[in-house]
Amino acid sequence: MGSGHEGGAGAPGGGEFYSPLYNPDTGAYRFLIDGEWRDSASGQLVHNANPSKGNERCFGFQACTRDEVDAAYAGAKAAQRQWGRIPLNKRASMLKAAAELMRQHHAPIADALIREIAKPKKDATTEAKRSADLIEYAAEEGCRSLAKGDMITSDSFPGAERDKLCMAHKVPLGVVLCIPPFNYPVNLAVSKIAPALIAGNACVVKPPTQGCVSALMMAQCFKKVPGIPAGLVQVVTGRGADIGDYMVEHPGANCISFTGGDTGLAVSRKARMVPVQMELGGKDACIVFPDADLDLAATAIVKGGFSYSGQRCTAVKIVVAFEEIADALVAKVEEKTRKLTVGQPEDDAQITAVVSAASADFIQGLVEDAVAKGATMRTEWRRDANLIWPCLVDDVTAEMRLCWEEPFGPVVPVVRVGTEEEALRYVNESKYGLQGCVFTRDIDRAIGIADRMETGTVQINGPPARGPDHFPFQGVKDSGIGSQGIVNSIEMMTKVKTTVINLAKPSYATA
Ligand SMILES: NC(=O)c1ccc[n+]([C@@H]2O[C@H](COP(=O)([O-])OP(=O)(O)OC[C@H]3O[C@@H](n4cnc5c(N)ncnc54)[C@H](O)[C@@H]3O)[C@@H](O)[C@H]2O)c1
Repeated sequence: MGSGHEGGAGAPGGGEFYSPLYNPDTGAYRFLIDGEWRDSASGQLVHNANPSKGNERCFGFQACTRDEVDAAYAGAKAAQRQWGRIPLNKRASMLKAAAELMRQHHAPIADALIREIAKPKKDATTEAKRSADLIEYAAEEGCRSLAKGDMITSDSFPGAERDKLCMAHKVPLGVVLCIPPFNYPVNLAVSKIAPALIAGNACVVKPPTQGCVSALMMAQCFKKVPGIPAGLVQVVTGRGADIGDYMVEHPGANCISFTGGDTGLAVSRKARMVPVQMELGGKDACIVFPDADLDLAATAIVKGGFSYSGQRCTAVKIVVAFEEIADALVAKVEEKTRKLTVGQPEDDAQITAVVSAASADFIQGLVEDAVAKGATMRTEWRRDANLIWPCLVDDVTAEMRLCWEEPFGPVVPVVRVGTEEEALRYVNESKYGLQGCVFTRDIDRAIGIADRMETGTVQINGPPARGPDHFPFQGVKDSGIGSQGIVNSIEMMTKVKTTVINLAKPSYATA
């Protein structure tokens, strides 16, 4: 690895495939516009930090200007006009080729994920490969579903004859602005880009600061496919706080697909009159009934709560345990929590540093508030810079911030309840409504409470999860608007167009 004179982590691995992304003279990564990797006219760089190396400088990348944002939208619009004229089956083949390139060149992407966001090695590799699978599935799904439309006849309306035939079909929206969060900068970029492209749209992507280089590498896998028009996937880099509003309010954006935290609430208010898909924060509850399989529930809580150090939108963020089984459940969760490995992402530790010092401070503040108000620590509090040891906090109550706020770190709070009504309070009084899960052997009870939980999804006898990626995925309340998942995203990224054939005289089909 070259170091680059800006002191960052330097040039990408992967030889010639990724080398155009990096400028050795500036020691920084370029942005992607109209099929070219370029340095910004601003002459300014943004640097991200390596969370597991004391937040030392990691990668440098371009702070793009407003003119470059304008150019990205203009180029994407031109590319969309070419792309939209390519037959669906050929678009699907090109997306499959991009998926194949991502599989072949996944290792440098995984390496960047390890450095930029401290993702454990195995999970980083899975993210790159799962993204390739997602692209391929979207290509196949779109190739089938987008070929179909409706033919509606006029004679079903009162008084009408069968003299009008209406063909309703799905057409692209135009340019989709894709804004992914730091925790899955590749997968949650691809979950927007692949449905957008198969539906005939172009994309302008704004990657997160932490995760920016992984996302740039992902874009190279689309750019390198022969036949994909230059400008179809544009990647504009810079701090969200500097260029985000300009990109969101831009007249060139015909659709916005955003995943992130509360920033998304402001983004949805700023969006012009275009379709928006918002996937925001969550406070997923895990309700464990007295008749539950406690081993199954404990395994799900530890996996759901601590995978990627709790930095997942669908992490278990509060356990709601019935009094009768709470002691036994917490003991099982504690035992499993103590076995989690803590350390470096390169070594594939299960718990790695959280994304920033600010995030670690926020998490610590939540735990300190809970302890000051009477919560019981079942594991010792331990922190070294951004690295926080997995933390199980029992006897949490509604007065504590930890009960309602999203830690986005390796902290699992437990509240104890006596009734179903009380359990539901911790779900339905939350400002979030992403997912929730219920553990019970009684299917009637499970369905009964699932129907009353104000969340986008309820998992029965399993932890909250986004995948498989073709399932519908959505939040209610402050957790989002619109439904994602490959099938729903393709649908959302199209608009209905109708063409009506007016016959000179009514015509009725006879047998
Ligand atoms: N519901 C889901 O599917 C889902 C999935 C993953 C993460 N998340 C949520 O994401 C959050 C963590 O991710 P994060 O810290 O990257 O979120 P964030 O909201 O801070 O940032 C998300 C993205 O928005 C960009 N951004 C910042 N300011 C902007 C602006 N003014 N206009 C446009 N874009 C702007 C950022 O650069 C980043 O790319 C958590 O709250 C988590 O629950 C939700």
